[in-house]
Amino acid sequence: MNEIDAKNMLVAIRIRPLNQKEILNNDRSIVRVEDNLLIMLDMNDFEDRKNILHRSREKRYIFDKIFQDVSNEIVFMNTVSDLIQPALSGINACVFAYGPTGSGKTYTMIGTTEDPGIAVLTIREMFEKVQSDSDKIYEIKISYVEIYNEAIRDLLIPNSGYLDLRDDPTRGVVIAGVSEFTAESTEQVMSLITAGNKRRTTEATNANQTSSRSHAVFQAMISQRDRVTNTVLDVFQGKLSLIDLAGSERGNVTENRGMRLFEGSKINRSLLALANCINALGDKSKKGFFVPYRDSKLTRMLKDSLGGNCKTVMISNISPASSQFEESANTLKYASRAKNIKYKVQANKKLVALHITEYKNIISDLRSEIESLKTQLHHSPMPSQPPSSDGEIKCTCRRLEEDIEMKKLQAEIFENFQERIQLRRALLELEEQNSLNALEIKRRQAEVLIWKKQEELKELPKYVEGRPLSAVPPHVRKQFKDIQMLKASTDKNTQRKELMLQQLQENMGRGKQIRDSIVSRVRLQDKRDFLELLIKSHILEQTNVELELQLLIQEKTITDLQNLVLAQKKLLEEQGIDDGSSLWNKIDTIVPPTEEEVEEIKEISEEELKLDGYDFTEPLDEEEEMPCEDEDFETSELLLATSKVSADIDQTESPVDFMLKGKGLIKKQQENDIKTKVENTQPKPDLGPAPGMGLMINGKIIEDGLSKKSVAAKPVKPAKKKPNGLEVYRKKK
Ligand SMILES: Nc1ncnc2c1ncn2[C@@H]1O[C@H](COP(=O)(O)OP(=O)(O)OP(=O)(O)O)[C@@H](O)[C@H]1O
Repeated sequence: MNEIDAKNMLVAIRIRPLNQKEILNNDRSIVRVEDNLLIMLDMNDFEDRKNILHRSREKRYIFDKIFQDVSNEIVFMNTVSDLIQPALSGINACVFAYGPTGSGKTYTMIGTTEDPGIAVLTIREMFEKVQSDSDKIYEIKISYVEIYNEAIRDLLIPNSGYLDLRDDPTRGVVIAGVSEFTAESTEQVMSLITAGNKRRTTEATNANQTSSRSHAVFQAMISQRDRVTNTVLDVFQGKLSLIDLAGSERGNVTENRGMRLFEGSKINRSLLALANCINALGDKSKKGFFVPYRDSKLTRMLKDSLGGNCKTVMISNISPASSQFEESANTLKYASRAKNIKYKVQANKKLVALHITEYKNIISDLRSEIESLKTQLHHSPMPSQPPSSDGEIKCTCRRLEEDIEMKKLQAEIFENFQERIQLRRALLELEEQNSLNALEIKRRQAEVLIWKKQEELKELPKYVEGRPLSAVPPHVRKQFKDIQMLKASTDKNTQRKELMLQQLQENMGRGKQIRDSIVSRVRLQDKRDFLELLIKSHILEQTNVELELQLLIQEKTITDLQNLVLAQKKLLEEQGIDDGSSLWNKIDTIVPPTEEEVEEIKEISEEELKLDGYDFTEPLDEEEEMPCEDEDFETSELLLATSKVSADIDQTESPVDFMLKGKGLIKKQQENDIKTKVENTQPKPDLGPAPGMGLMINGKIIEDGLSKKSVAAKPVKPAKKKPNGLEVYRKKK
């Protein structure tokens, strides 16, 4: 099974009953539900009886599901129940409860003994399905963490330390070092959740007696395979995440002070980051806009679930009370945005025999290098004690001071390093987004060009230069509009990049200051060695991260290209141009051009496309927008390589030639990818750093960053390119 499906995120609203406090306050319910329609009366209209008939200020929203006065079981049956089978078949699924404090998120997710919540019902159904499937072998691992004040803590381990997020090339974002329990029964999982909940940080606030101060993330990692032996095994790995978000805070509602207010600001930072991601993903006009997942731990963890390969359900909780009008209105606004988020799921099928690649060997080499450095750090001898008793007291005091100072230093170095990694990753993602935008623009330009050519062949072409945009058919006008949007997003992303580069400079400056202060802050030689080792381990880790990222990008490119080949073959067949097979064979005759020919081929420019003959400011009618079919391409980025082809498309060539060129490019690109992969998997001379020298990767020395400037690992050598960055091919004469 390798299902690909593009759907909107399912957004449900749950309205809790008025609570005791609201009833005592004479709060009124301002929410009405009619099937999928939610009407929220304006509080002012409600209080002013004369205006009650004047309904213009009412807010009306349509959602996939709206629940009021129903049990958790009904909510579960209508939302999450459908995610369980896919998760067991290797598809990622995520449910998150969103809403202001006291609105019923924990009640929905965990529930009570009488009304068990979604987590409980999910686990129960998951095990029922596993037990009734005798053809498959399942392994389910459970983890449960909370994000509290931007720090991740394991809820399944008492007094756990802080955990960090890591970008794993095969599993996506993972929590490094989190405990994973192999679960065999519903009861076992339930007792883990109950124990975890007791460790969760909750406090009484003015708005909720047991307010959850953290985001709780429960994850079930499921692997499934056929109950067959002695064959190459196909393993499907799915991840089901259930997330109970902390409530959004408003000082005047919760009347929080001190620590509560500080927590509130951190919670809001995560929720603000979440809102920004939802905004960027759900706003059609933000096509190609960089999604700031890295702005908080929460959004980094949700990256998969919001924008990627995951079936996601958002349950937004609200109170019906008039006093909660503003909170409810904000929640509904974001929930409406989230309705536009599309996800595209694909089973995470891994062929075990091919699972371990040479790239992963390099990464694991680096990891073990870091581990051995950490062990060295751990066993690094402390300074010897001077013998005299008087001097002993002085020395002990000095050591205590130095210990404190050293801990401070370590924390500063760690924070500085973490910030740098996040900035670097964000910068790379931003650049990738802009490259994709450029390719998407070119793809659309090529489509406009094909349409123009078809028009020119007609007796009475609709396309005449200088005619109003309304003379152009809606699907072509949409391409124009998209080009505009993508360009605007690219500009905004570039501005953001400038800002990030500035932040990176500042971060690096701070890092240098911290390193320079080591000598004056820590005098004992062995402690200096200790810190130097710590810094080296960070640099190795950074290099590791860079390699992981390169791998991610390469894997993605290969998948996109494979998808494109299939799409183009299908297109050829659908258009009846060919049954696919004979054209397929001709592709082999396409060879790269000579150097002189490369010079002759010019990149297609907007002027050539004559896009400026049209009035772009003229708005498209709503009904003329044709988002449905095209949205599929939006998320799949399937036509990545077609876009490359569009850059060197010849005005005189037919769409068939155009497709042929695409096929040649793909073939070449795949060869290059394989070649590059092989080149990079050759054994490297030395991966271990000489003391004070640094690390060697791909023949490059990555310096230790203490005495000399750090050098990032060089990206894998790209295929030969034209000056404009695009590859060109010609037909063999
Ligand atoms: N659907 C419901 N039916 C009955 N009681 C409910 C319902 N939803 C919430 N409540 C009650 O409302 C109170 C607040 O709910 P809950 O703790 O789930 O809110 P929350 O959104 O998780 O708040 P916070 O963000 O502060 O943790 C609880 O006493 C809970 O029992």
